[in-house]
Amino acid sequence: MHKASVPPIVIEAQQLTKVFMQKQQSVQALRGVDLQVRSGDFTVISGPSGSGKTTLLNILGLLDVPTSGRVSFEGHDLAGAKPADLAALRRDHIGFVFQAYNLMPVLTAVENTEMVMEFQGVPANERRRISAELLQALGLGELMDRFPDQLSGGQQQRVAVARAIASKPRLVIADEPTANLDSKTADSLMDLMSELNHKHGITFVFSSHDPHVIQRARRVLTLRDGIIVNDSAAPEAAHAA
Ligand SMILES: Nc1ncnc2c1ncn2[C@@H]1O[C@H](COP(=O)(O)OP(=O)(O)OP(=O)(O)O)[C@@H](O)[C@H]1O
Repeated sequence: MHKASVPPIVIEAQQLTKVFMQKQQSVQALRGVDLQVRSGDFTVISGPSGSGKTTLLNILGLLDVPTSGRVSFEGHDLAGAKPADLAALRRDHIGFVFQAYNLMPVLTAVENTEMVMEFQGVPANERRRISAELLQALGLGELMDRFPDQLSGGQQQRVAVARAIASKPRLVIADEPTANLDSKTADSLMDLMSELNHKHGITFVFSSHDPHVIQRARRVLTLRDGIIVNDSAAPEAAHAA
């Protein structure tokens, strides 16, 4: 039988734990998470509020470090990596879409979209061309010169997606990307992300408890109390939890 080759691993987590100290009390947000994200994955992390989704995404996005366990990016173990090295990896290879969009209020939609490319040193005319094309494709061609507070929530969300993908990252991390969006806008955002995944092979990992989103994912990981209790990609998933 023909066996398709397995895509390379983008990010791998082994036995991740994360403990937060909160007023002298420790909160164990992750309790031993193992995970491999492969190139081209379209994976959702689901689970109830407080189960550790954001904590896990922050670690996979190299924004935070685990209390114990290992993270490697494209085969490079990041144990002991300097903050500047992690920042460079994030800038060059990872796009982020946060719940609060995190757009810069003093920059227009097109300027927000250009931001990461500016840090990367992409020439001004080139980054303007890429950003304008992307915003056009996202239906925001007419709104490029508006500031975030002149855009609806769904439009801001699309600018955040444009910014996340403009620099052609290998991996996009999206924390509850459809939260606060009406179901029609949420659906079109999911269409866009799956198109980017199919056409451009961008790897997506996002968190959500929205059933609409979960059913669109190719792989669903369920977190509960800081542990993966179900992985739809694992043959033994049906027996887990
Ligand atoms: N900076 C922090 N300091 C203290 N505790 C934290 C911190 N961040 C998260 N926690 C705790 O860790 C646990 C996991 O939180 P996390 O935000 O990862 O969950 P979540 O699944 O993303 O939740 P939600 O769906 O509500 O966003 C929770 O008990 C939370 O209170």
